[in-house]
Amino acid sequence: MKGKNKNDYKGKSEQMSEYIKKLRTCIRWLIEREDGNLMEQEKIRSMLESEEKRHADNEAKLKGDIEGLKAKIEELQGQHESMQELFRKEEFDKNAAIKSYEEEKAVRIAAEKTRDALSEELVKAGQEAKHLDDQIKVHEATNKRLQEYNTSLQQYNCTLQAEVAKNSETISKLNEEKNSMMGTMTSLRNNMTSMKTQLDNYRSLQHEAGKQKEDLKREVDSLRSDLQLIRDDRDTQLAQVQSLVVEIANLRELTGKSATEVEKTMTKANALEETCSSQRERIQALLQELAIAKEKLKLVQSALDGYKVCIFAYGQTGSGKTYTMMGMTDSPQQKGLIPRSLEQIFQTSQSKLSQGWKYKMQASMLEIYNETIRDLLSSNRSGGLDVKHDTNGNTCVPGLTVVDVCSINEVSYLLQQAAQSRSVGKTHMNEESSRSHFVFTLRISGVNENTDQQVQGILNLIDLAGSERLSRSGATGDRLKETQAINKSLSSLRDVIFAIANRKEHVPYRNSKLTHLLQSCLGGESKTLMFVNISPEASSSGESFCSLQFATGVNSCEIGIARRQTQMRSSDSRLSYG
Ligand SMILES: Nc1ncnc2c1ncn2[C@@H]1O[C@H](COP(=O)(O)OP(=O)(O)OP(=O)(O)O)[C@@H](O)[C@H]1O
Repeated sequence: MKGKNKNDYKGKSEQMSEYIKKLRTCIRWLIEREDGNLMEQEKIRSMLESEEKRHADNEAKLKGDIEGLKAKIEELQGQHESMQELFRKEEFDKNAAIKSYEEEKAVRIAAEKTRDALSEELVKAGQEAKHLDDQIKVHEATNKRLQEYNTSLQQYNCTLQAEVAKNSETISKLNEEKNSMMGTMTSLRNNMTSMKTQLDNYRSLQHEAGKQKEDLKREVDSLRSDLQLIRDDRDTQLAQVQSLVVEIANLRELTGKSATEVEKTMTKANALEETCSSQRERIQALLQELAIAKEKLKLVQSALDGYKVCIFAYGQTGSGKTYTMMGMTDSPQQKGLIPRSLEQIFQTSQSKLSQGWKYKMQASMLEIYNETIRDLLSSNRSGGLDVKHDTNGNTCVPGLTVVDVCSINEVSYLLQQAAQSRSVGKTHMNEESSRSHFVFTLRISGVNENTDQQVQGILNLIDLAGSERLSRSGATGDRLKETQAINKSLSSLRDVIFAIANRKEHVPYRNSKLTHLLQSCLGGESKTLMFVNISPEASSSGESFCSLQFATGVNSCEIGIARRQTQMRSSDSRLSYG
């Protein structure tokens, strides 16, 4: 307790009274509180008693309930066991049911899938059906419109047909007029083209003919001047002879002259006479040469007129047969007979266009080597070819390459090709000796558009292999075999020509491939010309003599009268080849 100071009792007493008052209040509250608690305790005790009583009642009741429950549990246990038995059964049934359910489920799932697919298809089919329905509707609409359009078109068509009927008459009239005008135009065009071609041909021919004429003129002039010189010479000599004859007569009259002088003069006169006669012979020979030169010009040309023409060069090896027939390919001045003949044939065929003649030419080239016919225009030259003759006397070599030719350039190219393929070899007599007979054939088919006349000519130009004596040729091995084959075929040619000349019943054409091939050209209906080449060397005089003997025999031969292969063109026939 606190006071204002240590001796403040009064304050301390007041504080103490205050505390006592408060304690008394607390004690009263505590007494009151204890009374309440006692009452509460009493109340709880009575409640407890009543509760105990209720509890005992409940316990008794529960005991009864427990007994009842025990009985019930037993009953339930019995039920439980039977239920368990039932449950097991049910479990078994359930498992079986589950299994069948699983199976059914799988089936159902599959069925559902099928159903789903079918449903999808159904949906699609439905959509398609719908689409088709739409299309059908569209088509129906289109069809309807088309039907309407068709009806209108039919109407329009009727109108048009009526108009067409009207117009067709007009058109046919116009067509007729047009056709006649086209015909006129075509013929005018053709005329113009052919006239232009003719003009060009005429120009070139005129130019060529001018040149040829100049050449021939020069040749004829030189021959004439030679002739004149020889004639003048002859006249002078004759005058001399005559004056000598007069002189001799005078001398004979004058006996004062000696006999020796007369003899001298006579010898002089005889020599002059001999010179005269040899010059006469020379004149004759020159005249013959001129005639032959003119004849040669015609011969080749005959093929265009439908004759079978055969020209060949015969002579010992190295004497110039190939040079005569082919010439030097690299020198235009030294062209051979074959290129020159063909140039002339093409030129003449062009010039005959104006007379209505149209020609078709086909060339073939072959060689006969060791009695085997080889195609010189084919790359495949293995195996020999055969000769065939038909009933009309036409010759053909099946399988031989035949080329249509229209110009000299085309033929020159083929000749070069053939020359490269030809069999050549080196002999003692010639560096590049032809070891085969070369046969160039030109088939000429002509038709005259104006007269319908048709001609078929053949020109055979042949470079024979060289004749030679085995002893001179120095041939051995393959060369020897070649030489024997060449000599055999040349002797067959001689036999055939002499058999024809002597009108023998049998002509041995089949003794060699050469004569068999040339059968129709060596026979009576063809024109045949032979060149004989001889070597100027004195050492070759023996061969030259044989060649000239053969030439003399051939020259005296008359194999027959040449016949022209001509006929009228039938309306539907085409050209045939000889
Ligand atoms: N008149 C000529 N002028 C110039 N050269 C010529 C003449 N004649 C022939 N020759 C030449 O002589 C050679 C032999 O001629 P070519 O080959 O024509 O004889 P060939 O008779 O055909 O011989 P083979 O029968 O052996 O084939 C060649 O080189 C040829 O150019």
